[in-house]
Amino acid sequence: MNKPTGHGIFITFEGIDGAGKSSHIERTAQALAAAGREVVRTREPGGTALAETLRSLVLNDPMDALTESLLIFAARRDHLAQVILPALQRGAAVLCDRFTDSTFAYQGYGRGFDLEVLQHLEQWVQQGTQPDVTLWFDLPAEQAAKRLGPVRVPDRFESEPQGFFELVAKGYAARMQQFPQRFARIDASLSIEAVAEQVQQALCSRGIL
Ligand SMILES: Nc1ncnc2c1ncn2[C@@H]1O[C@H](COP(=O)(O)OP(=O)(O)O)[C@@H](O)[C@H]1O
Ligand SMILES: Cc1cn([C@H]2C[C@H](O)[C@@H](COP(=O)(O)OP(=O)(O)O)O2)c(=O)[nH]c1=O
Repeated sequence: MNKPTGHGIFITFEGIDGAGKSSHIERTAQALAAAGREVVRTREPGGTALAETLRSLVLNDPMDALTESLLIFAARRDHLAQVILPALQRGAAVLCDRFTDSTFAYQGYGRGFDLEVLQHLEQWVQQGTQPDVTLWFDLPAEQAAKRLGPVRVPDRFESEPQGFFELVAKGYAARMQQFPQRFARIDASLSIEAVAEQVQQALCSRGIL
């Protein structure tokens, strides 16, 4: 059950690297602002000074999957307390580039880390707070890799092989099965316009736009 989050609306954007999330956050922000909402755009790991410091460690420093998960949830705790929850209390629309579904997909399915431990951390850190809507940009790993092309200095995730992202995609599918109400699957293999249309449809059908 979702915890009440004021009058705000919490929308998360999920998918493997290169699926097209960033391209649609900006459009969604503009549409919500035009509808008269205060819009807070943010990202994970990150969104506060402390969480951005933790992000840089997670993306660049070698560590095991438990350390990685703890740092990500520590960043999330700060982000929720400092930015997300106050914005939702004010009635803002919070658009977050990645959230806890990424942790289940990347650390849980990608790295094979214990899903039960992640569930405990989720409960501990979020105390029931969940996104109202999660837009999952679903794109085959092969297509995402083609869109991204070679990255000059890949981080610890970008340097993973295609098989890793295939596992991550399975993780998203599993999360959608677990939370069918808040998830909207977007077919991200279509043109940017067709993807934007699906995003708008997903938000309209939930009364958000
Ligand atoms: N529907 C699409 N069709 C073709 N290319 C796309 C599409 N959506 C995004 N792209 C391109 O793919 C790359 C990755 O998109 P981006 O939005 O940065 O993905 P993400 O934020 O999920 O990593 C960018 O170069 C972007 O211009
Ligand atoms: C939020 C989150 C991100 N990540 C990873 C996925 C991404 O590869 C990376 C950073 O996300 P992202 O901001 O999408 O990367 P970029 O700015 O390069 O497009 O962090 C996790 O592994 N677990 C998490 O819980």
